[in-house]
Amino acid sequence: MTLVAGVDSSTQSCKVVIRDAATGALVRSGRAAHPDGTEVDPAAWWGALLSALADAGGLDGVAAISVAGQQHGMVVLDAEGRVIRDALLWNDTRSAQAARDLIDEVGAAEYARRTGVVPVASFTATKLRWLRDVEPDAATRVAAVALPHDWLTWRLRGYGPAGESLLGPALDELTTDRSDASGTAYWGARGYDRELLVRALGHDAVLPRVLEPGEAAGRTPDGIVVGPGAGDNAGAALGLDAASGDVVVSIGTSGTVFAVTDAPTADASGTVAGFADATGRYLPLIATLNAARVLDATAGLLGVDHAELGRLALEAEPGASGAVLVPYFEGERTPNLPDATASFTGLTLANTTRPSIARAAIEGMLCGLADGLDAVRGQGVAARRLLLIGGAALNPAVQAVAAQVFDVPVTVPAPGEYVADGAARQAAWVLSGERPTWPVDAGAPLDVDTRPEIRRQYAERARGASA
Ligand SMILES: Nc1ncnc2c1ncn2[C@@H]1O[C@H](COP(=O)(O)OP(=O)(O)O)[C@@H](O)[C@H]1O
Ligand SMILES: O=C(CO)[C@@H](O)[C@H](O)COP(=O)(O)O
Repeated sequence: MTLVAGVDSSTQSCKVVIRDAATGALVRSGRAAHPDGTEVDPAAWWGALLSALADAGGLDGVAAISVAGQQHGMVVLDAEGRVIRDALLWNDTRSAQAARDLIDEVGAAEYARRTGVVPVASFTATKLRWLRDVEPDAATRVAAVALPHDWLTWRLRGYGPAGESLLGPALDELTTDRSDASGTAYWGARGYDRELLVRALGHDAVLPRVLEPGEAAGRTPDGIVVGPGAGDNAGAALGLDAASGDVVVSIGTSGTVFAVTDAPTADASGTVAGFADATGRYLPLIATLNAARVLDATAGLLGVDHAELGRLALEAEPGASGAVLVPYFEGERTPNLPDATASFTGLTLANTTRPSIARAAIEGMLCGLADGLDAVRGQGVAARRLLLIGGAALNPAVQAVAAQVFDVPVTVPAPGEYVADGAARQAAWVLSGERPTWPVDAGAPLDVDTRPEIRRQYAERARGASA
C-alpha cells in the first residue's frame, strides 16, 4: 500500500492525515497544538509539525507529502534564511492603517483588477507595509518573503538557516502555489505584481516560485516527494472535492465562505477576496475573524463545555427572545471593522438567561457568515448546497441553527480534517500525475428550517454596532 501524508498547519494546531494513495482510506492521523496569539515564531509551527507527524506514527511508507496552511502569514527571512521576526498572522489587525494607505495610493478598483483583492489587515502586503513603517530596520533586512505553508515546505525539503538545516538557506528554493500566492495581495492571474510588493515593503525581495497544482516542490532528504501545498481554504475545497453549486462554510478559528469557480472574481468593494484554488481554478471567499472562538468565549462565560453550550442554546427559541450578540471580539474583517468590539444587545430581564445567551452567540456568529454567503453569491456564484466544516461544525446546535440561518440546504460532511485531506489528495496527485477520485462522505442534507427573523433581527443590531 502506497501512503501519502497531508498536513494542515492552521491557526490553533497542526493536523496530519496519512491516507492510502489509491483509495484515500485514512490509515493514521496526528495533531499538535500551536501557540495562541496573532504573531507566532515559525519555529513553533515546525516543532508542531514534527510532533504531529510523530503523533501520526511517522512517515514510514509515505511516498508523498503536502502542506496546507493558514493563509497570509508574513514570514520574513534575511539573506541567511533566518526568520527576522515573529510572523504576523491573518488575524492580526495592526496593519489596518497600512491597508488603508495602500488603497489610497493604488485605488480599490485598480487593486482588485490587478490582484483580485482589495487590501485588508489580513493580507501579507499590508503586513509588509506595516513592517516598513513601524520596524524599518527589520524591513531593510528582508531578503525573502514566504507564507506559512511555503516556509514549512522549504524546511521539509531540508532547507533553512545554516546550522539548522541540511541544505542551507537557498532562498531561490522557496516555493508556493497559486491559492496561497493569491492571498498575498501582490499576486494576480498574470503572476507576481512586483510593483505592489516594492510599494508595500519598500524594496524587492525573493518570492517563492509559484508551482502548478500537481507539480512537485522537490523531495525531503529521505526522498519523499513534496507537493506544492496550498492555502488552507483551497485545501479544504480540494479535500471535499467541491464542485460547481457547492459553497463551503468553515467554522474554525476563522469563519470562511467560499466556492470553486472557473472564472476569477475582482470585487472592488473588497468584501469578497478573489483567491485562486488548488486545482487551477478560482476560490471567491469571505472570511470573518470571529468564528469558533465566539463559542469558546461564550462557553467560558457560562462555565460550560461545548456540548452543554449547545444543549443550552437548543433550549432557547429561534431569535433568542430578542437577545443578539454582534460578535466582533477581535475587531472584524467582514465587514471590515478592524477596531470594532463585540456587543450583546436587546437584553431584558426576561431574555438574560443562559439558554438565550448561548443561542445568541451561535446565531450572531452564523449571521455574519450568512451575510458573507450573500456577498459571495453577489459575485455570480451559484449556491445549491452548503457544506459545513471546521471544529465548531461538530456541534449539533451549530448544525441546527445553521439550518435556520442559511437559506441554502446545509450538509455536514463526516467529521474530518478536510484541509489536511486536501493536502493528502494533492500529494497523491503529484505522485500519480492525476487528481485522485477518492470518495467523500458529504453526508445527508439537514432538514431546511430557515427562520428569516433571526437574520432580520441581527441585521438591525449589527448596523447599530457598526455605526
Ligand atoms: N463541539 C464543538 N463545538 C464548538 N466548537 C468546537 C467544538 N469542537 C471544537 N470546537 C472549536 O473549533 C476550533 C478548532 O477548529 P479548527 O477547524 O481545528 O480550527 P483551525 O483550523 O482554525 O485551527 C476551536 O476553537 C475549538 O474550540
Ligand atoms: O485568512 C483566512 C482566509 O483568507 C483564514 O481562513 C486563514 O487561512 C486561517 O484559517 P484557519 O486557521 O481558521 O483555518
